[in-house]
Amino acid sequence: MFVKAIFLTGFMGTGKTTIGKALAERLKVPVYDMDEFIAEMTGKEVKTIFKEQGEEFFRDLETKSIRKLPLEDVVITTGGGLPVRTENRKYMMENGIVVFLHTDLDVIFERLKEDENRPLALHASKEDLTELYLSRKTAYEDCSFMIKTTGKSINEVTEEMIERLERQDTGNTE
Ligand SMILES: Nc1ncnc2c1ncn2[C@@H]1O[C@H](COP(=O)(O)OP(=O)(O)OP(=O)(O)O)[C@@H](O)[C@H]1O
Ligand SMILES: O=C(O)C1=C[C@@H](O)[C@@H](O)[C@H](O)C1
Ligand SMILES: [Mg+2]
Repeated sequence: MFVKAIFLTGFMGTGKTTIGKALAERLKVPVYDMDEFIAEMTGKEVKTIFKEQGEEFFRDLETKSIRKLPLEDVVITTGGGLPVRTENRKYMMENGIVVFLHTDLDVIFERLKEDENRPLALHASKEDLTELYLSRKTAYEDCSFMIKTTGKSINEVTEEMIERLERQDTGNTE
């Protein structure tokens, strides 16, 4: 299968990092996780950057970092807030296939509630997370296609994505 850059987007906890790794393994291409890339580049964890330099500083780092990554034969898993900036969405759509992972908020809430690594989810109520998700919904929907993950295993989501990518490849959309 021909592979250009495959960007995985979606809200926190939808499985971008996990599924991106599985997908890259299946396609035998490298994977870059943007949160991990930024942590390596700065020598700081994402939550520390948020705490010490603030969210806008982190958003600027994201916008710069995505432009440093390779764009051929690669899977790139984005941070949950990266698509909010129009320039980032434009960059992804112009340079690859953008796959939006959609997961029901009830499932996301259960996954995130005990995780200390996501500063925007830490101490957030379900209402707070819903509001944040809704404020980003149209940005996520600006994608090549969406995959619904609720009730599916990591393996099932990965296989469904490969099928969709193959159809995308042949131009056969449904
Ligand atoms: N389909 C799935 N079924 C069960 N658990 C899953 C599934 N997808 C992801 N998970 C689990 O959910 C958690 C969050 O996944 P992951 O870190 O990949 O999300 P993310 O989208 O990268 O989040 P972030 O935007 O915060 O980086 C992990 O513990 C992962 O194992
Ligand atoms: O949704 C978000 O805004 C975030 C998601 C994570 O991937 C990290 O990029 C960070 O915790 C912010
Ligand atoms: Mg991630």
